[in-house]
Amino acid sequence: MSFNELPETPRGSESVPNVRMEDRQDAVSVKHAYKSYGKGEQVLSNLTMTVKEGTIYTLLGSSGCGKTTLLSSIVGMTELDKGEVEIFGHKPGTKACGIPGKKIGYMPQEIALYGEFTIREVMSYFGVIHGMDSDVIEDRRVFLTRFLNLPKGNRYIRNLSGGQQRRVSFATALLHEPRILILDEPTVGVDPLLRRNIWQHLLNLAETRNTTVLITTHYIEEAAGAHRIGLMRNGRLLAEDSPRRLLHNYGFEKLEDVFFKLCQEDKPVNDDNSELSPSPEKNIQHDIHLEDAENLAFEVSDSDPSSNLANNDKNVVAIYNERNIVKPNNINDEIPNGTSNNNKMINGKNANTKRDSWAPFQAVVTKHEEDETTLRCRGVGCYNRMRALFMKNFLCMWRNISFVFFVFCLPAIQAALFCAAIGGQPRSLPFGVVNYEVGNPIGCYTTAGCSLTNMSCNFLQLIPNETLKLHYFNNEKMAHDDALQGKIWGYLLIPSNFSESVIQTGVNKADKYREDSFLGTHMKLALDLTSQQIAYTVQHVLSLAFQNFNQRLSRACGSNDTIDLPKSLIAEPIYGSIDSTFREFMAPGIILSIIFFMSVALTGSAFITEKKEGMLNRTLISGVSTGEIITAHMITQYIVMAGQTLLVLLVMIFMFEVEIKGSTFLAIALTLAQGTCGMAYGFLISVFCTEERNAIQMALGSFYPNLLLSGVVWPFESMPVILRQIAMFLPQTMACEAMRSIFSRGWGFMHPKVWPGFAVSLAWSLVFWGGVLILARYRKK
Ligand SMILES: Nc1ncnc2c1ncn2[C@@H]1O[C@H](COP(=O)(O)OP(=O)(O)OP(=O)(O)O)[C@@H](O)[C@H]1O
Repeated sequence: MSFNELPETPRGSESVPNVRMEDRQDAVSVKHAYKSYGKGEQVLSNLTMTVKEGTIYTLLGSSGCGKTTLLSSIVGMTELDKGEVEIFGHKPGTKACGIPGKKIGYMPQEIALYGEFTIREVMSYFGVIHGMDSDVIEDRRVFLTRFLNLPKGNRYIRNLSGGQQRRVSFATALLHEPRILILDEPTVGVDPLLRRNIWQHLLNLAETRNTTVLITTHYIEEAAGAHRIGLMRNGRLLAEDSPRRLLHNYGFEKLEDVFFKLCQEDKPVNDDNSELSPSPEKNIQHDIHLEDAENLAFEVSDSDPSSNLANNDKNVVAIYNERNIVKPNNINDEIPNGTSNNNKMINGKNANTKRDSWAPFQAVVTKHEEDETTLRCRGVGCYNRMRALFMKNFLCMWRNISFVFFVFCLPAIQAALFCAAIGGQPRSLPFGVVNYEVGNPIGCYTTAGCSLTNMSCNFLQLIPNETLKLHYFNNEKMAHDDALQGKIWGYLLIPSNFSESVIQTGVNKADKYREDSFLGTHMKLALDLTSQQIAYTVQHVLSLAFQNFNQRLSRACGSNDTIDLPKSLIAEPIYGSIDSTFREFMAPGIILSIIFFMSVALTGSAFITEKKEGMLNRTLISGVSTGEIITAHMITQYIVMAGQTLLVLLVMIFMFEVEIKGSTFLAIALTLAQGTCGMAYGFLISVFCTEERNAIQMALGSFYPNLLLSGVVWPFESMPVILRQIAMFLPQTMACEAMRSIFSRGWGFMHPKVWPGFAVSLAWSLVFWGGVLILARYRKK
């Protein structure tokens, strides 16, 4: 049996007494609303509508006609280009309105529930936001579970069927018994029996609790259950009236035919010249009676054994009755004019019986009436909302504990990989030696003491073979050929007069720094310079070996004067050590980069997912402020970041022997400052992008320029001057230099190379936040 086929017999004593519409307060009032997205066509066009308190208003229209946009502007999530919206006489978002907040129950089109939560946890989350006590939340959950035939409370949302998820979403909107319910297609995917049940329940709420319901649907037949219908097309209202009057005015038996006719004529109700219906103001003046809707709404009697709805309703009533709680005296305050004292009968039962059943939630309702503003974080309300947000963040992490573990460890793993792969000393490099002094390398013996012959053997023996694997050649040509074939990285040619030249250079001090003859010994070093790092390593190793050789020789011969070249050649380092590796240069920047981009990724992905799944809007409409959401996220993120930073530092210090010469506390503070900057950038990305893939592209797109230009992997000073001037002001350049100064030079906060790192992090955070505010404002429009 369809909704239109339901009997239209008046209910007699069961019917609601006539209540004039104009006696009711305007719950929702939209006046001359215009809306378009970007440069697209008008989504709302001079739309005017009014929803009276304690009534059900159904917006009926084809897909894409603007229903969701209208609801979104009513709940304050979308800004109109032109026109006004008022709820209970106030603009949404103002203190006086109380919306977003507890007054409203919003069910968006998407499921908008956390998949990793159980039903009980979802209800608890929204219940705590609305300031409900845990036993009241549980009571409500039990009731809604039975009424909406929900699965058990410990079932995870992600494991429910689509229909079950929608019912949980609907139950969530009903949970705190709001004054106004805004439901975007709540009955999609819901079976016909439950659909009727839902409509019956909405009627009960309107009648017994004066709840206002604004509902959108594609199902024309179910709209007949409303007190008033707005027929919408192309962003305009074609007609707005009670179902009965619409049918009567157009002389049809089905609303479908009325809608069809209106679409054919397509003259909007708001057009001044419209002949179809009076102006909206006039429309509102119609004497609409609840009776109209009653007569068209489902009329199921207990005596109709064929009716499933009757059985369903029995269930509902049974649940109501089962509660068996005495109605508090002030409940009548909640009942609309003309209905409060009426002993209205529904399905042969006294309507007050139903009303009584809601009594335990009177406490909740009373709180609603107090409804302090939710726009600022103040008092108990703020405490509750923050508690709910932390509970949600904690649960999200707990449910993904393996992922969280991964997130904690990932920066440390990345840092370890960086240190293991980059910046270390190249090892086991094949390297040639042509020793003309000795000829056959087998005849090369090392000699102890102050021996002044065949000194090349003593020198070669000091070359560390873990770095250079020496290959001996009989002549230069053979070594050169192997180098050409890439078998060796180069070769060292030791002249036949090596020992003499060492003595000579040592005696003749004027000649001692002739580097073109390799430390004055007339050795020749030929290198494959295609790898600068390896070439540098070979030179460095040979230089150190020769230095070592000279020192030993000096000591053995008891003279510092004659053979003392290396001492003055490589002076004591000012900062760093003589065997510093490139890793020490890179480590500080790498730590900052990893924490920065982890922060970007975690923040961006968290908010885009919440936004995409509709949870963010739902939470905001429940009255949680953006500031509270951001604060809760930031605190959670700081905990994660602190763990990540500690692990990274432990890995760097204990596994790779990176030394922090300055204050470890300052290093951690700078890392957190960079993480904060990354968080702000993540927020900006989440506002800018609607899809995760775009966010990933944006994050990756900025990762490499940042890594390359910030002096993380290569000295900033090597860049062209113009690029350097640009790169200087990137978020990580100065921070990287500051971190390096803390690590390797031990400088404090007040050093002119350190504090700018903090200042730039702060400045960029503010820039990103500014971007977030501007973009969020633009997006709302
Ligand atoms: N954020 C947006 N940016 C651009 N266009 C949008 C946006 N949101 C909605 N639209 C467009 O506005 C029009 C109305 O969309 P809306 O979601 O309000 O329709 P609807 O009546 O609720 O449709 P449905 O019944 O299918 O949900 C559509 O053409 C849609 O593509």
